Amino acid sequence: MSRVVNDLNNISELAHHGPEDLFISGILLIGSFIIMLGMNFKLALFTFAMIPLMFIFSLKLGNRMHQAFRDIREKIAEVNSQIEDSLSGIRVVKSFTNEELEMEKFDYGNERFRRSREMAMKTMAQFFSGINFFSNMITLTTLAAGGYYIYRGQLSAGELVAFLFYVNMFMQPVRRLVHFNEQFQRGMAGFKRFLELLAVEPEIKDREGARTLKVRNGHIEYRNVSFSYDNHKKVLNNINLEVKPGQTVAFVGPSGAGKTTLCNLLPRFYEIDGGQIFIDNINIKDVTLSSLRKNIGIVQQDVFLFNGTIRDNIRYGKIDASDKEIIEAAKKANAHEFIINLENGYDTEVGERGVKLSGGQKQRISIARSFLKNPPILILDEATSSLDNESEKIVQASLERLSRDRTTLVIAHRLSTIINADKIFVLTDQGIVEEGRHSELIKKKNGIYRKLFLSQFSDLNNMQEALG
Ligand SMILES: Nc1ncnc2c1ncn2[C@@H]1O[C@H](COP(=O)(O)OP(=O)(O)OP(=O)(O)O)[C@@H](O)[C@H]1O
Repeated sequence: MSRVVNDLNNISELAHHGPEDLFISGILLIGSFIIMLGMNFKLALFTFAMIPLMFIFSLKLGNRMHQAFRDIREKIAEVNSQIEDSLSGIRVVKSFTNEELEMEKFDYGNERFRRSREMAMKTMAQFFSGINFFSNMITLTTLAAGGYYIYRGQLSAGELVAFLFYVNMFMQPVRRLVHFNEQFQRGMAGFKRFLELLAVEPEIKDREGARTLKVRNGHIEYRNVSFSYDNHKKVLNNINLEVKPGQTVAFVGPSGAGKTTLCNLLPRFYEIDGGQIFIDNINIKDVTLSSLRKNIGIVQQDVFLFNGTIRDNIRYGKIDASDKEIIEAAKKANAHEFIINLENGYDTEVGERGVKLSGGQKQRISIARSFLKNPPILILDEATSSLDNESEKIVQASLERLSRDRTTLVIAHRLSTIINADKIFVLTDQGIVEEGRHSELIKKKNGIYRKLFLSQFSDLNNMQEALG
């Protein structure tokens, strides 16, 4: 980005001083051109013979320079994104002791950047030495032709010296224009890239005339919904389901069946290929994205906390929340106790610059955020699957409190957490193959849910604990 800003500065510099420079250069160019023609027409023709060649050369190399500068921008963007990737995954890198591999990846990107920079420098060097060659050739041609005319007695030595003075005067603006062209190409390469980035349209946007969604009941319906990530293999095919207001429904099934995908379609993180999704009988495509997403809260397994205090992180759920509301939300999320036991309480810094919180503590902060947001619809995406038993129980209790009086979709791996769900959907690559309450599904001989459940609670003690 800083490069783009640099390029924009270059362009604005050119835009500020360019017109005056160009004007003065133009006057000098035309003036010396007319004087030289008037002084000695034939000699002037010899002098100007090289100009078209120089012009063609400048255009050709200018284009090549433009490409080279563009290539530099692309390569440095690749290097930057690679560095960002390695740094954000630094834990994984260290745990697999793959620092060497990351260094190699960086070296590879850096080498590509170095080569494209080298190419640009080479082209620039060719450009400037070519321009120097042409301007020297112009002087040389003038000298040779002038010498010939002196020999023939058609020109005096004094006239040749004066003529050379005008050639020099003529070449000055030409050099200036060439320099301007180089600056312009460099600036334009970055500027065009900047425009390209600005022109990228978000894939999912509001339909014209989209209205604001106000969820009254929280009724959800998927009608013949189909979806694929890359238009090849369908992840979801003709899915039909209904969630009544205030119900908690769970999605279970083998890994990769599409549980997360199905839930991600509700806030329109992806656009469906076919069918419709309704909230309170309103097609989600007919409402604004922001109003849709304001009505949906998501608690995920990977909680992202921003650098800042715990208070700031909870407030993220409702930017204008008062301290009282924040504490209230933290209490509901079972987070208040551990927060006040931290040295700086709600003002404790978290993230890179602050304390490291446990997975369960982060979860509870994220749940407090959702309490503040207070959405009528909730998606809980494997929110407790990475926690230990003790933590899971505390988080589970706050999640249950959070989902009270809200329509809740749960993606669960631990089936013990969804035994009380109003409805369980079993999703496989064949679509929804079973649906019903736990007590119904567990009775189905050869049922997939029953198999999944029994495989998780193979020993009786486990099952008894799960069933409370
Ligand atoms: N962003 C993506 N781009 C392309 N394919 C994806 C993407 N996310 C998921 N998939 C694919 O879509 C399919 C369904 O994935 P999804 O994560 O919805 O399954 P899941 O049932 O939630 O799995 P799990 O229980 O392992 O989380 C998988 O085959 C997966 O590889």
